[in-house]
Amino acid sequence: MSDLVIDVRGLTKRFGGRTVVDDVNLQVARGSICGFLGPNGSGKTTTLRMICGLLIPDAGEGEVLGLDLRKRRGAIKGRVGYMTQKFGLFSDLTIAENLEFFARVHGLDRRRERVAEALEGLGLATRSDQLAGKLSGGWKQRLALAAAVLHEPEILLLDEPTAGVDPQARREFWDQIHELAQGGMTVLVSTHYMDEAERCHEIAYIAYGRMLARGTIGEVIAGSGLQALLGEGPGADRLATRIEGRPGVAMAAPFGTAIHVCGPDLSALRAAVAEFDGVTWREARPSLEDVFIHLMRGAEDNSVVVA
Ligand SMILES: Nc1ncnc2c1ncn2[C@@H]1O[C@H](COP(=O)(O)OP(=O)(O)OP(=O)(O)O)[C@@H](O)[C@H]1O
Repeated sequence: MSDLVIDVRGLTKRFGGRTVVDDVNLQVARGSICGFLGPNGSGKTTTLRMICGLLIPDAGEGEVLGLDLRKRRGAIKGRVGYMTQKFGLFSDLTIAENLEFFARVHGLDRRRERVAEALEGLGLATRSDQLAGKLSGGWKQRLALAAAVLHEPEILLLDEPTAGVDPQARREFWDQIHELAQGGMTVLVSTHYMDEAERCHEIAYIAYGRMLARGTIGEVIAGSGLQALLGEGPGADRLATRIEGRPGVAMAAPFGTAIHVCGPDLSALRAAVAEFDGVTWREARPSLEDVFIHLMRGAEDNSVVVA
């Protein structure tokens, strides 16, 4: 088998007259953590559901763990873990009881050992008797992660797993994801958080159903062709509305007391800000957020229904 555990080409899904995933290609190598980013409604969940065999693509083909995406959906499901956005836990069962329940529902062997391993591996052992309903958001996510990996999947699909979770808990959750990946698990994780994108080995950016960028953070930023200037000085953060829309400026946004101005050509950017000489301007690296907003603005809206 090739080292690509996810290799899908031309994936397309339509709901009604609308194409919500449009000709998406995605390749992910074993043990890699791939961040899946894009605005709300851009097709991330739908893509994840096609990859794990829950939805049948209207077009496209591919292999997941070397298995044909269309013909071997049952086999794929058994080897993939999927943590949905609204995972269901039983609030009146303890952590351990929840995991035992999942193990039974999935007909797993070695149930007691698997639950003990999951509790230990994900740092839940000391809390195993706590009721799931009493856990904080971060611990609930960790329990959901434990449930998703109980059957020792080779691929883990996580759909916005840390939405609404505080930074410390998010960091710990990501440490766990890295540990799983170091153990050979391949992770595809959707997120809206830029700091989480930066913890991925590589990222994929989708907007309006189309894959717009793919690669490491450095590759995606370089591939955008964006240049940036950072302006610092009195009132710099109040200049955005005056600078945005000038020739050569794709966007201008305040960052704390500074301003970030981006566009495809550095000399045009310098010309656009030249009159504001009370501000010190220096070349900066565009942020991932700059790049995503730029890509999204350049993409075509697919919310129009084609009859
Ligand atoms: N079963 C369905 N029937 C009809 N439309 C659907 C269905 N599932 C998803 N959609 C629509 O498809 C589009 C893509 O949805 P999807 O959930 O894949 O996006 P997403 O990128 O995961 O969004 P978010 O970041 O908000 O979770 C949305 O407009 C959604 O309303």
